[in-house]
Amino acid sequence: MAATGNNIDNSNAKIVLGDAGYVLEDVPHLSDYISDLSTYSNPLQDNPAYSVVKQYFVHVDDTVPQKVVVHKNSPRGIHFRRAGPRQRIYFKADEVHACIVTCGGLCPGLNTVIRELVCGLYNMYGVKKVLGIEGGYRGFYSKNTIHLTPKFVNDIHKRGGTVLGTSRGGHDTSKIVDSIQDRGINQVYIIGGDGTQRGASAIYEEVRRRGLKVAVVGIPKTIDNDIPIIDKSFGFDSAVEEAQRAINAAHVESESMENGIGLVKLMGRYCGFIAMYATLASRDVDCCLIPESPFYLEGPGGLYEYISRCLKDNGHMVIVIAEGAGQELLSGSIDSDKLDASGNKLLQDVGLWISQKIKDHFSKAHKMTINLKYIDPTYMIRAIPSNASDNVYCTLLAQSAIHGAMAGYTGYTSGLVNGRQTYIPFYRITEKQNKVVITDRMWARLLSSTNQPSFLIPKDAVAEELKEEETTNKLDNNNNNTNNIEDETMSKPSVM
Ligand SMILES: Nc1ncnc2c1ncn2[C@@H]1O[C@H](COP(=O)(O)OP(=O)(O)O)[C@@H](O)[C@H]1O
Ligand SMILES: O=P(O)(O)OC[C@H]1O[C@](O)(COP(=O)(O)O)[C@@H](O)[C@@H]1O
Ligand SMILES: [Mg+2]
Repeated sequence: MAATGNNIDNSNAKIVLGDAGYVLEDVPHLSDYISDLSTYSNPLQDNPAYSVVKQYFVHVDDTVPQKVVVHKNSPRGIHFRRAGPRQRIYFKADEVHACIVTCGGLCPGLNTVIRELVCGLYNMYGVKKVLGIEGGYRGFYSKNTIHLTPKFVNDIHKRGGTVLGTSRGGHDTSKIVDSIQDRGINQVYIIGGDGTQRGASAIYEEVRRRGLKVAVVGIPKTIDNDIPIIDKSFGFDSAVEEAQRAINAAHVESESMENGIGLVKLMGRYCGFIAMYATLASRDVDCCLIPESPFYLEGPGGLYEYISRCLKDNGHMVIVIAEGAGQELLSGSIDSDKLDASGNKLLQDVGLWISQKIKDHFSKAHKMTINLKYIDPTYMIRAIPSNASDNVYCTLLAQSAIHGAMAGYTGYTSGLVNGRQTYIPFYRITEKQNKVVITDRMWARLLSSTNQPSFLIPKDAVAEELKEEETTNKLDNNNNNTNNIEDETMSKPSVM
């Protein structure tokens, strides 16, 4: 990383240092690689809706801290640029040709984001050319496009899924950028998860290499909540809420029968946020199993022993399992190296597997009939429309994304950090995945709410502590040495 005075700049990072350990991880701007760009006054200043708002425009120096819990002598730490409308913009309305694409798995709220991008571009900035790319990244070069208007998108937020369609795989950077260039597109809004944001980053790099005046903007989507830095992703609340219906059903079923067990599988390929929050919300769950907390079945402190105890004490129990939990236990028995078109691991059905294991164990070892009902609501949850709070969140995300692009920023993901809308450079979003930290307070709250075993044998607990210590040391180094920027979110849960 090359440093020039107070500024450090390369194609990956644009870092500005300030007083008392202040670090701004800034996002790229079109003017970084194109000279003599014209600017225009923001039409919002003449918009009657905003004309009465004092200080409507975001100050050029406004930034948002990544870490809000600080000590008296802590350095000020990492900050991100605050999102919002700027006084000067870099595109005239009739010059903008925007496009929107959705990629990866479904998530509640995709249609709301599409709707608000279209309406925001039309109503706030007077943009009339907005193109929908069908079927994910491959749609740029192999599918039809849709002309999106406020009329077309008017009702779509009431529907689940994405009106544009989506896909995995098919990311061909040069074909995509050729298509952007051929169609004269100059604002690209890309809605998707970690894989999608990696793809968006590659598109931004290629656009920049070709010197194009094209703003490339990511909007983070993930039902799993596995995107780092941001407080939480849209659709997550809706998913947790919808999961309650499955958990309630599991509870009713289990209560109604002798030795009843209700088992619910929830999404979460590499992380257990939905399972953890759905469990905390429900109070009916006796055991929550997530990928971050390995568990075992046999012996003291194991799952079978805990099930026996619950059945003896209460006559029934409810288990919630994230789809990525216990995969290491299954992998011994089944071939598990398959990947999907995007290179994500294809998981075995841990719900079916564990149901069978529990039934077999209790019939063999205890000569006991277990009434186990397995509910897999995963795709039903993913396909719902977003709830009210997610709808508001999607609206703010979409509007923030637009303001940034109009102001000439590019190569960023729009995201909520400590309750404020920000612009985060792509590399920070893609460098790692967000996970439940099992040595954190949130997981402890869950354990104390379910009373389940921690499944940590003392050896594991020490290892976890060492891992945590290592992270803390990294954070300390990070605070002292801004050239070594690591992720601070490791030690904080992303959803509070
Ligand atoms: N490293 C990468 N570089 C470029 N494109 C990628 C990369 N990883 C994933 N993609 C593309 O992003 C899209 C969505 O990725 P996927 O992992 O399926 O979903 P999500 O974005 O929800 O994580 C796919 O079209 C995939 O080809
Ligand atoms: O069957 P599909 O469509 O590949 O999706 C399954 C995966 O999609 C998810 O819902 C979300 O994953 P992405 O964020 O990568 O889209 C995972 O929880 C799940 O494992
Ligand atoms: Mg993903």
